[in-house]
Amino acid sequence: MLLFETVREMGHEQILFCHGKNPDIRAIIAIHDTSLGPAMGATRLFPYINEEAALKDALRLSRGMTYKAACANIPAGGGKAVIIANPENKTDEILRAYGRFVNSLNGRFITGQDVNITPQDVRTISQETNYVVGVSEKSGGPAPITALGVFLGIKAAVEFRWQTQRLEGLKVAIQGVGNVGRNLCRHLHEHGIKLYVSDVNPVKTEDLKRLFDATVVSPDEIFSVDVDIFAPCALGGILNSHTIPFLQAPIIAGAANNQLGNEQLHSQMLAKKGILYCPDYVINAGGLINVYNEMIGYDEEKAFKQVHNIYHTLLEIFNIAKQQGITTNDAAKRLAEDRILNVKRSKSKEIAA
Ligand SMILES: NC(=O)C1=CN([C@@H]2O[C@H](COP(=O)(O)OP(=O)(O)OC[C@H]3O[C@@H](n4cnc5c(N)ncnc54)[C@H](O)[C@@H]3O)[C@@H](O)[C@H]2O)C=CC1
Ligand SMILES: O=C(O)C(=O)Cc1c[nH]c2ccccc12
Repeated sequence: MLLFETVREMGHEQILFCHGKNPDIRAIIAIHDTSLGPAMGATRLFPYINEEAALKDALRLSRGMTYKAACANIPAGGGKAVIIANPENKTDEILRAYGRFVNSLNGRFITGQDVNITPQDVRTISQETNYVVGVSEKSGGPAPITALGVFLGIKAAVEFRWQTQRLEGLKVAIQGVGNVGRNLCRHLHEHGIKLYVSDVNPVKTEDLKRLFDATVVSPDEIFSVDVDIFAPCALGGILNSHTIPFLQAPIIAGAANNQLGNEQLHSQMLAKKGILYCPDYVINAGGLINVYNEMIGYDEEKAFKQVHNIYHTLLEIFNIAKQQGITTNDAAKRLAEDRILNVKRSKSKEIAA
């Protein structure tokens, strides 16, 4: 990978390669853009197949956070960190060493819990730094509010696609029923939606069969179920040249980050198939909204209102895409970049004045 060329193209400000000898730790902190505020993004721990895969994940996820904050009108920038490790080898020493790296940035990067990091792990990291959020009992953690945002996004997509507010009788396939997926199932079931669920961990799907009368399908089958909406709530990269030909759902609306394998290529493939894609960083902003509010002093009403804006923002994006003949992904990107540019302009005017 041509490092500076990639970073220039993607627009990152700073990438930190954190290495510790004792304990052995390898982590990458990617700071994409801090025009709107300090870079915010949770930390992921993952046994990446190689360092390039880890770097790519950090670069894409952090840029996604910049767009996420801008589209959600949250005054934060975009960042993300990955710790390259097997979850089985996770120790408090590794987490604390990582916490010291975060602390060395003095608040330029604020982080929390992502894949393979537990609330307890965040508390361990917080022994070394105050720049972590998302563990307050008060706000109930980010997953339930993320799920609410996805549910509201589904409502917006259904309304735009079929000009109806009626959800009853629709069929939704949910890939991955972890923290977010499970909460999303509850909202959908309460609105009379038929659920098809899949998870690599069978214990998680069994529960949903019993609670919500969900039909369990295998991880391979979830792409091709004949449903109205496909909700990816597991890992990224699942919308690609292998899976898109199998998709039956006219709407894609889920919580997973980086759903598109290749942003340009696969967003266009979806548009050509007539599929309405809800850009991941718009529909899954509930988590960021929640932790941001927790950071500034939790006000439930305010957080709730901001999450409801996901519905309006998505409708705006669908309309921009339709009017300008571009993909919903490009429309979201334009909205985010315009907002960042506006803030930058007004800041430079303030300095001039
Ligand atoms: N938790 C939050 O507030 C937010 C989460 N996200 C994203 O949403 C996604 C889900 O997040 P969480 O629910 O918190 O994670 P989680 O780890 O609790 O749930 C993910 C689930 O997906 C399952 N899974 C993994 N690979 C699968 C496959 N190939 N097929 C079917 N199931 C599979 C796992 O077994 C697990 O149950 C992640 O991509 C995360 O980055 C994005 C924004 C906020
Ligand atoms: O939406 C994402 O991908 C996030 O990283 C959101 C998020 C969850 N917990 C956090 C803690 C600090 C900064 C962002 C998050």
